Amino acid sequence: MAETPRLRVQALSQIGISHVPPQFIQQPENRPVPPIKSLSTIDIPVIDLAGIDSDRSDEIRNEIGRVCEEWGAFQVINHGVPVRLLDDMRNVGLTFFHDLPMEEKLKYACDTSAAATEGYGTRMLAGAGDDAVLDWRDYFDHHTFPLSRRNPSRWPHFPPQYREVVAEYADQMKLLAHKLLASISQSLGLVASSIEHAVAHSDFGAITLLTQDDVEGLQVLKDGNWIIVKPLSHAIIVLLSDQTEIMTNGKYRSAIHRAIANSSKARLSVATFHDPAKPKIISPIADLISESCPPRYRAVLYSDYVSSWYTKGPEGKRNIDSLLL
Ligand SMILES: O=C(O)CCC(=O)C(=O)O
Ligand SMILES: [Fe+2]
Repeated sequence: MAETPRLRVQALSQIGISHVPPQFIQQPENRPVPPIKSLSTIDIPVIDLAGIDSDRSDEIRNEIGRVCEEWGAFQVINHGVPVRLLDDMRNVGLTFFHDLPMEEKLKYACDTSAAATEGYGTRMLAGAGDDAVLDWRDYFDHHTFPLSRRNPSRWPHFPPQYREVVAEYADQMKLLAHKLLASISQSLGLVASSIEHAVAHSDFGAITLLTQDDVEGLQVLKDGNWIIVKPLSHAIIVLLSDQTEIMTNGKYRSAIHRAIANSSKARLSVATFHDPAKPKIISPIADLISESCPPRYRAVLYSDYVSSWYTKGPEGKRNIDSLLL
């Protein structure tokens, strides 16, 4: 069943409503506490990847290890992804959302009766029932890897270069994820392919790579404070996700994060999720386990983890906490 246009956040904001519809209103405990700006003078770390394959590799790896332990989130610059491609991705995304009429966009609507389907949507938590609070945003979800799941004919045909840009962007994000996961493994004294092998042959997992435009909104929880991730031109934001926390036996933590809406300016972010294959069992990597360092998480079938996420929702850490031994 396709979603109704009424539910599109963009349509709601364009008709100039004066009140946010009730299904988008968060419970008081989940609302940002004002002032949402300058909660702290700390910024999330920025790591310069220039030289990662040569002269600065040890130094960069150590730095990545430190921030994975302390933050689970960082921005990278000189990451090797062409700046032109980052601009193109943002432009095709903005053009689709802003310039395509709603009835055209709805031709790509996702099937809301199933979880995680590809396409244009608003409602993410398919299994969560009608009382679930919805995020104040619309999205377009693409499946890009493994290549057997990539079907660009389901992606927008407007602007004309949209599909080509998304395909190139996905390829580049995969390369960068590979490079980062190798460094993250090595920073724990493991061989470079450890996390990748622990996840899957086809589609390795465990991190999210995110680019945002120049509108602030993304925040990361650090020591009880929400830290704003300042938009930094052409940087890529790296968020460790729950699979990395499990595989590293909690040495590296996944980043709790959220995005804040504002009443004056639309914000675009492009998130790339590197997830394990559904039949994969995720557990702490054996080389990190010893008598003095026992496993802290139960093994979990990744598809069960995903189902739990889609029914309970992503809030906080409650999904991963249920695996703690
Ligand atoms: O809007 C953002 O930048 C955050 C997006 C995000 O965290 C997600 O899609 O999982
Ligand atoms: Fe997220």
